[in-house]
Amino acid sequence: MNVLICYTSKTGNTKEVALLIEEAFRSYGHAVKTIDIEHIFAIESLIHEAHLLLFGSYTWGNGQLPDEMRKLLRFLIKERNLPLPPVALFGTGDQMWPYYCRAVDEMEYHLRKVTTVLGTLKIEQSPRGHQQHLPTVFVQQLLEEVDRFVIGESKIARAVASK
Ligand SMILES: Cc1cc2nc3c(=O)[nH]c(=O)nc-3n(C[C@H](O)[C@H](O)[C@H](O)COP(=O)(O)O)c2cc1C
Repeated sequence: MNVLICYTSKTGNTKEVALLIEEAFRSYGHAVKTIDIEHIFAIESLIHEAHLLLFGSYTWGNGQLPDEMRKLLRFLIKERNLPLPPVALFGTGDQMWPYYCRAVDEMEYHLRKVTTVLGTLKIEQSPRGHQQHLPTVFVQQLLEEVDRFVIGESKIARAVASK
């Protein structure tokens, strides 16, 4: 299965989660590309070959989805109207803020309108230390969801079946 992980990260926490997710998918034999969302046109072309798409974001302001993620989602969904494979969402945040990891909820809100959301993961700040296992558990759960996600001629069903 081809997995595409698109992330945005200001201070590195969300990038760390993205890399741990990448490592976990690789350990199960999947092909993974991880890309910073500043490369918006590269993402547009990579999406065509992706069977599973992940978006990762920090939360900013007072529960805000960062502008660059809002712009990417608008570009993919509204401007390009791309057919999206199933997605999963992850984010890092800080429980000190009233809207903890709200970017994950907002991405889910937008993406549920156009595709299936297979799972979400929220991590408090850095994934190092006692949270290090969470990305791997997330990937295991996603792979189970992917197995269940059988719809007719779905690309994902064929990719999993041919593994
Ligand atoms: C100005 C500012 C606003 C923030 N607002 C929120 C927020 O509303 N909700 C939240 O969960 N975290 C909030 N955070 C915490 C960040 O989302 C958190 O530190 C995150 O791990 C940063 O991710 P990054 O290292 O990938 O940039 C805020 C941090 C800063 C500096």
